[in-house]
Amino acid sequence: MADPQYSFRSREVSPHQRAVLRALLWFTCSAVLCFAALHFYVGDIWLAVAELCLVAYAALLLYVLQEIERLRPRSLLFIVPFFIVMMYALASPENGATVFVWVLLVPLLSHLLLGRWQGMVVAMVFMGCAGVILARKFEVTPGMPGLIEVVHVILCAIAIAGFSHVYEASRERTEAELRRLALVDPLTGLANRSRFRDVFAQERQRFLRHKTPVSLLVVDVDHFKRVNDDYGHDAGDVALCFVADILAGRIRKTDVAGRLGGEEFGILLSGADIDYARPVANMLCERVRLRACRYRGQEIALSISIGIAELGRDGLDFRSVFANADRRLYKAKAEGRDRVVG
Ligand SMILES: Nc1nc2c(ncn2[C@@H]2O[C@H](COP(=O)(O)OP(=O)(O)OP(=O)(O)O)[C@@H](O)[C@H]2O)c(=O)[nH]1
Repeated sequence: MADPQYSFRSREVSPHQRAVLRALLWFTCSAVLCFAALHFYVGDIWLAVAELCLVAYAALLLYVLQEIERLRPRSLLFIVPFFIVMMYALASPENGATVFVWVLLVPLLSHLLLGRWQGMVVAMVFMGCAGVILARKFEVTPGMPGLIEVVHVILCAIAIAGFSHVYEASRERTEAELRRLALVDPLTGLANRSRFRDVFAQERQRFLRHKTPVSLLVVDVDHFKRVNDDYGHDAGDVALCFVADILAGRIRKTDVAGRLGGEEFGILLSGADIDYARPVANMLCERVRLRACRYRGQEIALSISIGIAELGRDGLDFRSVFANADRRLYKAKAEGRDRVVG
């Protein structure tokens, strides 16, 4: 299997985090507002003011939430003041021991919004603070009767932190695997068509902004049906991986090779105009022709045909650049195969 010769963009695709942050912001705007009114009423003015500031901040974030692209840093910037106000409420002499149940939210929210590592660090810091506040406020000493209640709260918070951590670790692994499967062709390990078009769109942006040339090579294995017919479908799959390995192995790290479907591949050569792309394509043809593809002790003779088009010269969108490369590919086939037209 060919290694995917490109790195996946660390695009933040975390709809669940956005949903949790939205719920937390709504909760802050409603429940914390009620607490602010209550604390005004009982004369705990500073706590009420802190809560009102938090409510205003939450309302502002709610307003812009849809536009926020990188959610995790913003979540951190909200969750830290949220927990600070919580710690302040815990320390307030007006509040009794029951207020400590809110500490149980700390590990859960931290993990859901910040992921397992950042979440664990933030949870540990604030749970530690809560423990110190609890011990000081109620002057807990070893052997005193209330100690067992304190231990309950602490152990429950630690258990929630542990479960959240395990859950988040497994969720992150699953998400990474799903994301990989959505971008990679399972047979060859190359970028799939959808990922290939994404990269084309990025290259197109670079071209429009900086005029960086890009060439598209459309590659098709010659008489591939015969490979399947003569050696069987498994041998056909091995041949496709063989070609994919050559394509991926002979291009630069900044270029991308993808499987566009069936026995058709695409290569995007970044920073390459058609004159630069032509010798690269010829070298790929030569490699496939000269290297032996082996299947169960047999040698399968393979060749490829390539059509080349250049972004800008042959159109400004995927459809037209691809159509031009494809037209040249069929010209290469018509002229006898195992050649490059572009
Ligand atoms: N083994 C295997 N075969 C595939 C796969 N995808 C498509 N094919 C086969 O690829 C063959 C393509 O055949 P054609 O489109 O006629 O093209 P060709 O035989 O390569 O002929 P030219 O392109 O004209 O040189 C078909 O027989 C498909 O069944 C795959 O994933 N694995």
